[in-house]
Amino acid sequence: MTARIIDGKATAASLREDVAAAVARLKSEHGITPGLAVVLVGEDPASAVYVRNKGRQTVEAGMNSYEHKLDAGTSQDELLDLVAKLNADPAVNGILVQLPLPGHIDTSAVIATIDPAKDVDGFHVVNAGRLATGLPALVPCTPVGCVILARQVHSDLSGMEAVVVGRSNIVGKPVAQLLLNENCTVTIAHSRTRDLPEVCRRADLLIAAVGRPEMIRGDWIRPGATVIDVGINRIPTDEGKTRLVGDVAFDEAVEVAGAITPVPGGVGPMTIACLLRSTVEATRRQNGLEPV
Ligand SMILES: Nc1nc(=O)c2c([nH]1)NC[C@@H]1CN(c3ccc(C(=O)N[C@@H](CCC(=O)O)C(=O)O)cc3)C=[N+]21
Ligand SMILES: [Mg+2]
Repeated sequence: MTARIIDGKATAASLREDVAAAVARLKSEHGITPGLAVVLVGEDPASAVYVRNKGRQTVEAGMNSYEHKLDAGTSQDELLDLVAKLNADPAVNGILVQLPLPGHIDTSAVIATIDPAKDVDGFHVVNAGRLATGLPALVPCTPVGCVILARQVHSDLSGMEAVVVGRSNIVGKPVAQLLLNENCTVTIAHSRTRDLPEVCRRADLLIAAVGRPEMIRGDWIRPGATVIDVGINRIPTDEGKTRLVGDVAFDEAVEVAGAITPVPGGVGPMTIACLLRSTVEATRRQNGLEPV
């Protein structure tokens, strides 16, 4: 038996259609066009690709996209000034500062400067705290995408044993919060976890968000488990090119799991679709409208 492949690309396309419909309604009923500002500091080629894709898909959904590309030497004060301007700009409903930032910039100071109401990444402590305490929040996009994909396999996650590998503020911790809200029993494992393979084998639902190429092997997976692979790792091939792989050794895992997300075509496209949805949500809230 090989696993069902969860099609993140198709799911994301359908989510983007819903977003486009919601944008069209905002325009026709309220005369509002949401705007998303994306700030990129430096030349990282992978980041540039994501930023381009975000901009294209933002426009395809009927929204305005504002791209700010700053050179790698931009000072922290210059970046904070730009964020303050975007906070004050009524045409900008969502602000995303692409991470990672160059080393001379204090990332948490930048995130703290973003207006929480425009923080479509959900990285501001106000949004993290709101998520953790069960208040309405802008929620990090990759975690939301993970839960949507898991729910394609299990319409109800209640009571499931979920193991999250990775404890970052942008994926591991928020996805654990979301799974808790879905009534999963949640374990957060990480690089210091004793006997990580054994802990992973407990999972009915395994979320791999470690950022290490193909670290999670086939024999770490409970037979029939659902595996959501958040990893986006570019590794060199024998032919001197690069290849995109996840945090899970897919060829092994697909023989053991019940369902698994591929890389590419899994969580990645969902991240952008959820970002567009968050931008609409933020716009509605800023204008005193009910959530869709
Ligand atoms: N403030 C901030 N928010 C982010 O959400 C954020 C960020 N910074 N920094 C970088 C990471 C990475 N990220 C991805 C988005 C889409 C794909 C994606 O669409 N991937 C495609 C293909 C990608 C390819 O071919 O290179 C796929 O997996 O099928 C991947 C990665 C968002 N990030
Ligand atoms: Mg770790």
